[in-house]
Amino acid sequence: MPLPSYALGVMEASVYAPEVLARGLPSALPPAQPSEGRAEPTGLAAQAAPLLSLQGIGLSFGGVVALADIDLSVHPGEIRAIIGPNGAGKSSLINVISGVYRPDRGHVLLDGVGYAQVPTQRLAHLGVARTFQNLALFKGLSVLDNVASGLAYKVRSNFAGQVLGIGRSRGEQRDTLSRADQILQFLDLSPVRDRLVGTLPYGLQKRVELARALVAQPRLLLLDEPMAGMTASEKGEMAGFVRAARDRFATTVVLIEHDVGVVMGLSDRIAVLDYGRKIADATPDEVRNDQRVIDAYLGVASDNEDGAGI
Ligand SMILES: Nc1ncnc2c1ncn2[C@@H]1O[C@H](COP(=O)(O)OP(=O)(O)OP(=O)(O)O)[C@@H](O)[C@H]1O
Repeated sequence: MPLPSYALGVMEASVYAPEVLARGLPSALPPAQPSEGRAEPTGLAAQAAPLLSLQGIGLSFGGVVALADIDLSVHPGEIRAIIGPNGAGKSSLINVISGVYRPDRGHVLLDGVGYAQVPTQRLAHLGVARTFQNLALFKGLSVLDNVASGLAYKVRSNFAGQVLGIGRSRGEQRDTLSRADQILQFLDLSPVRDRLVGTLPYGLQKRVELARALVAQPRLLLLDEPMAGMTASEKGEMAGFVRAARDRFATTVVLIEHDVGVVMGLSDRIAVLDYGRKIADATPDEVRNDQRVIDAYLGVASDNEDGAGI
């Protein structure tokens, strides 16, 4: 199947750090890390200015306060989880960070530059990519086309050039396919490259969504429940891929996830929400022993998919 017109093009070079451009995409999948061997952020990363800053974020729906006075700083290369019981405000927060919701109060800053509600295209140019809680893939298209569509917002060629396949567009098309193929290899998806996404098992579809978000080598990757609905071994694999992506591309990752056990093994730091407020923001070990967190989760351990609790 030819690549659809929306998927043609190349990425805007300005989005990428020079070292990533120089390094290019990997040619082979690095070994997935065990989910427990957490890599602490380096002293340098921990001291660097945050890539993402939330300052005093507030958001209400009618009379319902979804988020209240949330501050958050996520440093370059960090894997940051946001957890909390049902209705705590996790989805609202990721929607604020990804520009879907405009907060009633407060500021969102990426590299010190503020933004509020932004269209997806602008978000991509800022270097932010996300996955969705409920898969948002083109089920009737191949894995390759779905992943290539992750570059759709980076196109340089105009529509006519894409349709006619002329001039720079052809080069762009080759470049798009090449980048998509490399990310497929990185995530061990090459064997299903030409399969229609709708025919794949759910766990693999989640991985295709990760590939589509990663193909643009975002500075900030937002993952909305990346392991939801997966088996325990699929979750472990996914955690390994997320960490490998961070290690290879220096991508900063913010994820929300219900499986607290997986989150503890994967994250450098964890922010805990409860009733729209941040009640903890610390390392996994500190969070595990935080009385407020334990209290917030008491009686809701069964909400975690593996029932693991904290
Ligand atoms: N679009 C909306 N309209 C009205 N209320 C909303 C909307 N979205 C979220 N809320 C409310 O805001 C609060 C926070 O919801 P949110 O979905 O952000 O929590 P969550 O932690 O992601 O929950 P879950 O784990 O169940 O997905 C809840 O009380 C919810 O009912």
